[in-house]
Amino acid sequence: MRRSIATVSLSGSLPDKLTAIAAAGFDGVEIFDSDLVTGRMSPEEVRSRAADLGLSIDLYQPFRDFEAVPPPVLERNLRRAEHKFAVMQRLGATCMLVCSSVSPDSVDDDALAAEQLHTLAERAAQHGIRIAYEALAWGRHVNDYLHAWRIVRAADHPNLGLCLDSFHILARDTDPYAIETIPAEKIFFLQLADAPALPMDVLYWSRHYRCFPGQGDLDVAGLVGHVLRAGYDGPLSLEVFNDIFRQAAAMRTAQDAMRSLVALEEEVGQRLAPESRPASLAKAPPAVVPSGFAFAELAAPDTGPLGDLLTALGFARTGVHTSKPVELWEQNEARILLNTGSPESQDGPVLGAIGLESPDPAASVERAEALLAPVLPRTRAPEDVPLDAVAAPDGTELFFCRTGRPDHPSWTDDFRRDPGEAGTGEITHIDHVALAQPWHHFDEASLFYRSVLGLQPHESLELPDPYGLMRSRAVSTEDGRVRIALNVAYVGARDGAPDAAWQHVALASTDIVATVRRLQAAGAARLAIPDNYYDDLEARYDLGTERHRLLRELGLLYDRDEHGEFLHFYTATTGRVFFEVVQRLGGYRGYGAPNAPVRLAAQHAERDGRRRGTRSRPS
Ligand SMILES: O=C(O)c1ccc(O)c(O)c1
Ligand SMILES: [Mg+2]
Repeated sequence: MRRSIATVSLSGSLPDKLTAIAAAGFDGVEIFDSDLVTGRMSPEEVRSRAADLGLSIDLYQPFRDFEAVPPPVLERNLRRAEHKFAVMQRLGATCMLVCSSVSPDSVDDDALAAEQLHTLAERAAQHGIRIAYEALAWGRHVNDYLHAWRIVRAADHPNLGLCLDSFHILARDTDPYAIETIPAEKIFFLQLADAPALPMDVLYWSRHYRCFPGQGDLDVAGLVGHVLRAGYDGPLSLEVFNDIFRQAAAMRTAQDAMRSLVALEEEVGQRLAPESRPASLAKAPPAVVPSGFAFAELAAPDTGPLGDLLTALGFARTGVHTSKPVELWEQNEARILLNTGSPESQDGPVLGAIGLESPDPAASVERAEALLAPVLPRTRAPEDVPLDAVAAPDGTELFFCRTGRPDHPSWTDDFRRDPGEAGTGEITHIDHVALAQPWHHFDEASLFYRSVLGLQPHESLELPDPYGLMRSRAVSTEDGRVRIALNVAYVGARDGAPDAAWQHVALASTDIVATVRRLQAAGAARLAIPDNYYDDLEARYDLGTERHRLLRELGLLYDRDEHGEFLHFYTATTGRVFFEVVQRLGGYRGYGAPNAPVRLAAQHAERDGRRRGTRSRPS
């Protein structure tokens, strides 16, 4: 299908927007009136720039507050329309969006609206222009697509049809099924946007929180299915008003938008019966769902402090890479790489890469490429095992691995083995990793993990931090073998200090009490949890005197859900990185989110203590 996007969805000047839209591979654009009016390019220049970039101008929009008005107002509105028709002719645009009126001048009279829209369509026809009438969800008298359709049908002009916009339809919970009753030739245009479920005024919601399909909670794919079943074969056009996208780099947002459309078309194709599925819907090779973590790679200036911490946790160094300054540390199936060759780690350790176990690494890469994930150049010596990686939106490298399987070379073969054995303590594997997301790429990240890796996004949470709010959303496989927590810190730069962009690796322990005691014996610092937390825990849960005493004594945090219980603790932070140790009892599915505010407060206290030159008391 043809793919379009409205210029209002991106940041920057009109020429920059067009460049970004073409670079992302779109076929066409909707020119937003204010992008033209506020810019220096003449309509003719915009027309030729778009043509040079291979973009068609599919829509000019919006034209506001036209219909159902008293005669003098109608005259003014028609005059306004004639001016815009002239601009459209210079642009080479042949479809104009008219959104339902919000003006107090308009009256609740469908017959009058139909008559005046007929007049407008007749004038438009003289310029070879068609009018697509859109019901805004907050229109004064017309706010529902079926109402708009009744008016368009009554107006009965070949140059008048509908613009359907997924946001306006789904935001009002209107039943999209009836779209299938509208004749295809009357659906002039289809605009697509998603939005997170937020209980707020619909105009404010639309103007600030729209996002690309797959990034919110609306069933955009279901709606597109109805429109295609109606026989629509025009462009699928993204129209997103979003405060964050307005500030982010246009090139990147356009790519994110294209990924969203490819994933959307795939989902629509899967949900449509073969007879109503257009052949031109994008088909990508299927997502290859990862089956576990192969490793987490920490870049550090030196291995000393992290090596000591890993030893205290029960890991042992088992090998050194044959061609790079990278050490392999293992405990059962938990593997940590320490990379001392990375320039990113000037300020201390960072989590730079994650290895994911893939049933078919080559297929994982094909999927990633089809969804516009940046595939990273291989930087390996000729004798190294081939290992493919893509860059996640926050820059983390994701490697597709097959560890120790006979059917595929294993990345572990690139390590010269140490004489010692892997650690055999209570830590069995990586439970999850938590990655700090740049605030303006949060929606992009959840769509990336969902579409590229087939992970399922969970609820988006807002967690209080002493200096702001942390937004957090987990993505995971169905079986929980891969869990990634995406955190965005809206923590202000206090006193010029950088954001609290902490990242962590959570290790699963089968006996967290033994792991704590192991750390205590080694004298390794843990994050100190305040006594008040334990008083509150006793108020919230009755776990028995002995258990409460043990949690307090060992500095363990506790949570539970309907499936089971969760025990966890955190190490002190080095650089941007810390470890969490977790024990899931029963089928607990969460991440201990209710305890995150306690952790964040404790980490700020620890960091402030370090800055003042005093060390916070290790527990
Ligand atoms: O928010 C608006 O005014 C507006 C304008 C044009 C559209 O197509 C739309 O969906 C919303
Ligand atoms: Mg719209």
